[in-house]
Amino acid sequence: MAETHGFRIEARGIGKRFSGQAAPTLSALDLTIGGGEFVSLLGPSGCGKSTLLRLLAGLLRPSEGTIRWVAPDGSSASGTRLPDIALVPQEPTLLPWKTVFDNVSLPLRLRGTARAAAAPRVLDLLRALGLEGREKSWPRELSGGMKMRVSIARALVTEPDFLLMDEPFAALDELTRHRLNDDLRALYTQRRPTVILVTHSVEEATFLSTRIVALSRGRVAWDLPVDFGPERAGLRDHAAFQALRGDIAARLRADQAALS
Ligand SMILES: Nc1ncnc2c1ncn2[C@@H]1O[C@H](COP(=O)(O)OP(=O)(O)OP(=O)(O)O)[C@@H](O)[C@H]1O
Repeated sequence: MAETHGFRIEARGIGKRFSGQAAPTLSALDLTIGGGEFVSLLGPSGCGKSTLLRLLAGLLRPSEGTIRWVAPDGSSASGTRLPDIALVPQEPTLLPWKTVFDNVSLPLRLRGTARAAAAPRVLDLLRALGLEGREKSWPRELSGGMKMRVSIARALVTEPDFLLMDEPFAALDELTRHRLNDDLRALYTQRRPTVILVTHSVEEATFLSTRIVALSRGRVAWDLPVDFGPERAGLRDHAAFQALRGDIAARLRADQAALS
């Protein structure tokens, strides 16, 4: 991670129209995300959050505009200096014929790292995500929350510069979601990847993020810093947290009302 850490991503004039669409999903969207930020993307269903995430991940090409990865010295990334991007999908998509250890170590093995050399990092991540002792389990033996932890560990094992997450906790109960939010926040504080999270949960976005970006009508509707600092244990009970959460929910309701 050291060589490419600190990259920012610059999206300029992004438009995306899928074939057969009357109106484009995204149009003239500008967004810059700096290295080390934790940005949550919010907005009404269908406003293009997942589309933007897939564009940033390089899984889709924009119909218009450019997406650039910019190094701290201002040069554009290219060739072997492209930042390392990991995507955590909504479904954990683990390989059922591989153990937890082998699922998590897979990205390292694909890069040629020997099993024994991969082990310390894999075990360290499993410990950090509350999966200690589960290395030899099979995916079918795990709960939904555990599978999602394994999926996050697998995404983090290469120490990516960019961690892109598409509603990873949507299918989980509230308690599990809180626990995973706590774990994700701790991992972010320790390792400082740039995180871009698509979510419908205002509480999750407020708790986790350093910045919230809302989309509406195919572009950025508003963009708000979240200044709670790095230590967020117990934050959910604070009046300032609840006030910001209420303010964000009100903004989203206003965006939704403007659409109808
Ligand atoms: N591959 C595709 N082909 C055609 N249309 C698509 C495709 N992917 C997305 N769309 C359309 O683009 C629009 C935005 O979809 P997208 O999934 O990005 O929204 P979203 O904000 O993530 O929604 P949600 O919050 O419901 O997940 C929708 O109208 C959707 O039907």
